[in-house]
Amino acid sequence: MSEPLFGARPVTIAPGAVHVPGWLDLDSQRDLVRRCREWARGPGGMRRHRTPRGGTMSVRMAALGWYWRPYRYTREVPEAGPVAPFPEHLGALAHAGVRDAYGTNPPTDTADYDVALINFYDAEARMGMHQDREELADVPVVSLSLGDTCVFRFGNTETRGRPYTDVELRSGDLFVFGGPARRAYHGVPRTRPGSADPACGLTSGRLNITIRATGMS
Ligand SMILES: O=C(O)CCC(=O)C(=O)O
Ligand SMILES: [Fe+2]
Repeated sequence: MSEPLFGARPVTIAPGAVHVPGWLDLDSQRDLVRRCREWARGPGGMRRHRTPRGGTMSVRMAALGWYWRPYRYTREVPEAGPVAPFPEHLGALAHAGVRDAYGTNPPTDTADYDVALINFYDAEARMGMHQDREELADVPVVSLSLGDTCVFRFGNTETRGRPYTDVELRSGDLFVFGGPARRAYHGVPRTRPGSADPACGLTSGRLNITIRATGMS
């Protein structure tokens, strides 16, 4: 795949949380959309998970490397067998994302990254405020956006409520949260249906690729 746009300007949203608009060029976006379509056909497909309280998530998810569902990781996809492997190039992309967001050599290794979630949002889908906290490792989370723009709400480590900052994530944007922001609550209160440039390869909905290090073996 082609190189990310290393010239894109990082914007610090909170200490440790950095937004890099336009990080991926259109070729890279199209390439990732194509890969997401393949991953979506993997073991178990794209699933809407049930939550322990009896709800169903509106986002459809697939996983690579480790299977995630509320709220734990396993190596098996229920009723579908072993989870698909974590692609090396997503680890390299995450590593490059951390470097470009923080402007330093990442404190972490490419090899730390071992799980990616592929999230698909249709026009109605959203994601409630939550922490990414099933991981044992304190490695920054790297998030890539494709397709429709969304409102990404980035909050604090104490509560689901204010203070938070709403950021528009567009196709090709990178968002990294680590260090003091690693356990901050965040969510997607809405997407903006029809906002994507069809040249990104996705004509409807939003894809998010979230790359993390579980710290598990
Ligand atoms: O879709 C997004 O941008 C956020 C996804 C997310 O927070 C997650 O998968 O844990
Ligand atoms: Fe999250």
